[in-house]
Amino acid sequence: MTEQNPAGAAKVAVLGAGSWGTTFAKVLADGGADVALWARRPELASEISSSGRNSHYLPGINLPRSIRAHSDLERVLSDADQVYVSVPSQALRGNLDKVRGHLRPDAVVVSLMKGVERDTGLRMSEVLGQVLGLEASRIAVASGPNLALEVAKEWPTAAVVASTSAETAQLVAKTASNSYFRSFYNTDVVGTEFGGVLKNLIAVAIGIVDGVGYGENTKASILTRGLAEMTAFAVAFGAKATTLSGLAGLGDLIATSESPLSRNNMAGRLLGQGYAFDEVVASMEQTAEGLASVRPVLELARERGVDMPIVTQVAQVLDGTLEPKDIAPHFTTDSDLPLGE
Ligand SMILES: NC(=O)c1ccc[n+]([C@@H]2O[C@H](COP(=O)([O-])OP(=O)(O)OC[C@H]3O[C@@H](n4cnc5c(N)ncnc54)[C@H](O)[C@@H]3O)[C@@H](O)[C@H]2O)c1
Ligand SMILES: O=P(O)(O)OC[C@H](O)CO
Repeated sequence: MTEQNPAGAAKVAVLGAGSWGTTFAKVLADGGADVALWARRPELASEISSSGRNSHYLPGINLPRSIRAHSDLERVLSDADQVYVSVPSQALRGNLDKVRGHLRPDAVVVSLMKGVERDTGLRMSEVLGQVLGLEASRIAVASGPNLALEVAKEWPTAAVVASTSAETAQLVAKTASNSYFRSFYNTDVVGTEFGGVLKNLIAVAIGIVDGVGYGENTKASILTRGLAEMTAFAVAFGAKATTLSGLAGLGDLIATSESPLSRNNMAGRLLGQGYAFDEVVASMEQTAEGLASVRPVLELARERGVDMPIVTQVAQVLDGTLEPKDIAPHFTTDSDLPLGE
């Protein structure tokens, strides 16, 4: 389904050649962009460029041969008008030190990441703005129900791009669309970005339920109450409630909670089966963002006075103070009085 690169194609850089960075490079190239992909390891850059494969992260997927992969960051950034960033959230700040100074003065920077920084509680777009000194109109975030391997197989998928500038959001959404991947746009950066962070935490809870062996009632209850929790949290930070019932909220919550491809769901399953947090972390070959975001999200919730019973219970399972079988869509320590929905 690869399309021709027309003259005047957008020149884009993708930073991070893991599952999502490589998949997004394919999405952009299949949409007609001229794509340079930065891989941390030279051998991975060489595999992508020479064979059109990223066999570790995307087994069986043929990548567009037009993608140029390099481990030299400066080379990848030199003529990029749009820069898409897809490294683990906790590694973003460290990687940006190398980006600063090589970014074109008018380049738009797009976060593809779904975590908050553990030490600061900052969203990824906030870290981008702070470290790179970018004004908000040059920053966008892309999110949605986007399991990498499904997108890489070209299964029809939608996403949403948010920027405080509608013009920037539309530019990025247009570049990140092709025959199998459609990007919508909005201007609610806070809601779009927190949707992607929070659904990971609820997906860990659903994984725990799966691991314990409970059924559909428990999962539907946690999904529904989880969405209420996500919405209350995001709205407290200025998001629109409707964003959380869109692609970046409910849409991604469904995909991540239901799929065995999800690393967050997988981490939850292992916890539910009785593995300890350290064992789960050691067994994960790819990034499960939810594990690092639990604590900063709860700290942010505390600051704004938002109750997050499900996320709190996930944190308790992670630190071993709650038995996985005791997880519920409410605190089991609540009073017996009925709760308002
Ligand atoms: N995989 C998906 O399905 C998917 C979909 C949508 C969004 N995301 C988000 O994209 C982001 C990246 O996820 P991913 O799935 O590509 O992760 P991944 O673990 O598959 O790959 C991460 C990549 O970042 C690189 N990297 C650069 N600096 C690093 C450092 N200091 N430490 C560790 N790795 C470093 C790694 O080499 C690797 O290529 C996450 O925030 C994730 O939530 C992932
Ligand atoms: O594999 P996960 O759990 O990081 O989820 C991947 C994407 O965020 C799904 O949209």
